[in-house]
Amino acid sequence: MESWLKQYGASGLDDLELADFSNTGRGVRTLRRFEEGGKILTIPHGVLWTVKHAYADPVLGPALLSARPPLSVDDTLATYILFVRSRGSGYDGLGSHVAALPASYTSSIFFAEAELEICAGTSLYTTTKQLDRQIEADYKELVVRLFGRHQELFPCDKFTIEDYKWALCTVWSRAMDFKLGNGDSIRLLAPFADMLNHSPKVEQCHIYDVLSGNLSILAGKDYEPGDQVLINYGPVPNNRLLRLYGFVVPSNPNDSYDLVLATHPMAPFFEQKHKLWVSAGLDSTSTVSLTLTDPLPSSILRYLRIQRLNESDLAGMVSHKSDAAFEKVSDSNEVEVLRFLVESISSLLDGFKNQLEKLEDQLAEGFYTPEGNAWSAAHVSLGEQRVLRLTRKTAEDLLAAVETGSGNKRRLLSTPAQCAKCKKVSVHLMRCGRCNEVTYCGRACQVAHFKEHKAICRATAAKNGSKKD
Ligand SMILES: C[S@@+](CC[C@H](N)C(=O)[O-])C[C@H]1O[C@@H](n2cnc3c(N)ncnc32)[C@H](O)[C@@H]1O
Repeated sequence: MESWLKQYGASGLDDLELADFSNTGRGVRTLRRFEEGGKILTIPHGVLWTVKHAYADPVLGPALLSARPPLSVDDTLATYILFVRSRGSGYDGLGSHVAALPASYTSSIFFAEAELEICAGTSLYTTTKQLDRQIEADYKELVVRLFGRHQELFPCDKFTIEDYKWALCTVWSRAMDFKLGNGDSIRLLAPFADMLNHSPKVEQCHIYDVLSGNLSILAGKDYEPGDQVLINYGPVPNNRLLRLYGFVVPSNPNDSYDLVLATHPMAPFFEQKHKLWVSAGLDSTSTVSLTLTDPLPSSILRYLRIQRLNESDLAGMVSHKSDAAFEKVSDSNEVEVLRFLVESISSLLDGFKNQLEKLEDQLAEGFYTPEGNAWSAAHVSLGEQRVLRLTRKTAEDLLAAVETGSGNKRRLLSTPAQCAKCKKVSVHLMRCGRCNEVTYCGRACQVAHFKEHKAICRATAAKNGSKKD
């Protein structure tokens, strides 16, 4: 592969070599020093895998052009890779790159059922199941639109659904995306540059020159001879890393949970609310990313405020021409929204097969083989639960503030009482004897909640003049 690349004008290859690294697997080692910002490698335009090059191929291009509707970018690149892999001759250069690709991947779509079950409850679990169905449907369509119509180019034994999944994962785990000046974007695979592993500790340092069409790698930090050269794949959460790349970063600061907000079209005042969602920059089904840095994005409150509007709220909004619920609509609407949010997040958390504390213990005890599929799934579940717990805590704090600010309307609003720990709704709850504010379904939950509740309990008791300590 390297001699083919050099022949096409690649530079920097003499100072680099492929090597195995204990933490990342195969990657690229530098044989010389580099200062941060220095150019390490350039892969010329002519050898890149792009949609344009696939269409320009004299054999593959006409077949792609005949497909109606045209293939997606990922399907085009995946087909291009499979096509080159299936050819005996005529594609020695690209073929040498294909020969260097991994034989298998650890994306979540390849997990055994028991491995995936470890992260049951996560958005990754749901997405992976959906992807399995989607891939099957897409493959069937590809057979009808392309493979089946040109069997001489796409022999069925080399274009099976397993081959298609392998090629898709090749694209997902190795493609780089760049924005072009005109607002378009380009997705490409760069031979050899696609051997670089990810580190969140280096700056983003892969660049695409729009004029030449070449792909270059700069040093994301200072390197000494023998160091692994790394690039940054971006601020990717573990659920996405595992789905696309097949690995996770423990305690990933970019972890997130994609919360889907939806309302049934038969719900009261749906049409009016739909207009309000749109004017608030949302839709009646909106997916919002919860993150560790922004666990409760304002768009969630905006959505739920509109969803919970009653007839008189709606009439008021129309007469005051206020239309987007950027601000609190009323204390009662806000309390309803926040209570609903706390309850919904609690039930999402209850839906996780393995609870956070259990996973933390298992990972600390070495229960899962490090870097294995089950270990990665456990990290995804841990990350999503951490985000959701933070979201719930933020909503609970906001709820407490609204209730306090509105003269403690909690009891006036007469929603059912809940256990402060497990969130069980019941009429048989015991109240905390010191602050008299929170309720529990039993002693076990009160003890379990004590660490979290201690500070606020003391402060509330002091404010209320309780003598107990
Ligand atoms: C662009 S390729 C990098 C080269 C790849 N290691 C190879 O041998 O072909 C991306 C893949 O490398 C692996 N990888 C990259 N960064 C990693 C990291 N920080 N930890 C573990 N695996 C990593 C993952 O398997 C990922 O799907």
